[in-house]
Amino acid sequence: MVGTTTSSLGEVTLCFYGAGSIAEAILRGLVEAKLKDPKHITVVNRQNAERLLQLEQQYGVVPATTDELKNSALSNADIVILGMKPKDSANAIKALKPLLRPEQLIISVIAGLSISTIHQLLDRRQPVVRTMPNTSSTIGLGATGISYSESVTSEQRELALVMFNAVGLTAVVDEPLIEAVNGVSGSGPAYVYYLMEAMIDAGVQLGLTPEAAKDLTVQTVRGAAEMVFSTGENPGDLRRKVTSPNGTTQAAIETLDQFAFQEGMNKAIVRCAERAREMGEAIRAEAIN
Ligand SMILES: NC(=O)C1=CN([C@@H]2O[C@H](COP(=O)(O)OP(=O)(O)OC[C@H]3O[C@@H](n4cnc5c(N)ncnc54)[C@H](OP(=O)(O)O)[C@@H]3O)[C@@H](O)[C@H]2O)C=CC1
Ligand SMILES: O=C(O)[C@@H]1CCC=N1
Repeated sequence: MVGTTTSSLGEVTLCFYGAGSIAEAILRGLVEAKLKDPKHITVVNRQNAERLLQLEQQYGVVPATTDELKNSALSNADIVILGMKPKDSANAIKALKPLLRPEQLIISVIAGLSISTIHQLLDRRQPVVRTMPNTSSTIGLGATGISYSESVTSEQRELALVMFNAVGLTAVVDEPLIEAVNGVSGSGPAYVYYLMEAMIDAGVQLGLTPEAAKDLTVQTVRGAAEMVFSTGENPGDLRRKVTSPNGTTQAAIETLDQFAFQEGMNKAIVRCAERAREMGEAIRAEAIN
């Protein structure tokens, strides 16, 4: 592992072990921001070689399409990013065990998977950074929660921070709070898309063309997020400024209240975090057996 400066990310080798949507979001962010030479990024899958070749063509990263290339990429990378689905993670980490050197850094993006389960599966206290990113990393607007195992060195902490700061915002949290991050921002883009789907459908129902309904919705969500971001005002205060007494917005919000909108969002986020813990328990059970 090389030095401690923020430029050191450029010098380390990364291996994405599991090269699906979230891996693509992160690697694309790093490559397009010119923070990593794609030749220092290897992508590994279980079986889908075509996908690896597509990533090579699109971003210039190195596909590990044979078992030999895959094993060598995993053994030689400074950082191995675990990017498979939770249900595939126990087998994948067990397969990684004989290939790893003790100082290699593992970064996991896997929902629910705890640091202690990774240690159990590897049978040693490998340095692990447990994260919960989101897909907006693709355009540099990700939001990532980060927590560290005790054995992570200060240089490795710095590298993980530089890597995820390169694709958006980071929040370092204690590991038990990673499920809360999953509830708010990991799955969060899906709630916003769901809201947008409903807004577009209603606009069309009221007679707008689908294109106009979509354009108006997208700009409204962008503008609202940017207002909170750039003015620093609370969403509640900004909402009140839109809501004239006895006006149209008040009528809309009262209708949302009749459908328990805020309670529904609250329950959804709490359930999301709970689901992450359930999935983590299922992986732990596989690790024990
Ligand atoms: N999507 C999201 O918004 C977010 C996802 N996450 C987490 O990221 C992880 C990946 O999600 P996502 O990117 O959506 O998943 P995808 O299904 O898009 O990708 C999973 C990838 O893992 C590969 N894979 C599966 N098993 C193995 C194995 N044994 N060895 C090597 N590669 C393997 C698959 O390869 P193959 O096709 O060859 O089987 C596939 O390329 C999940 O654990 C999820 O919890 C976290 C935050 C946000
Ligand atoms: O739905 C999931 O399980 C993953 C984790 C966060 C976003 N997608």
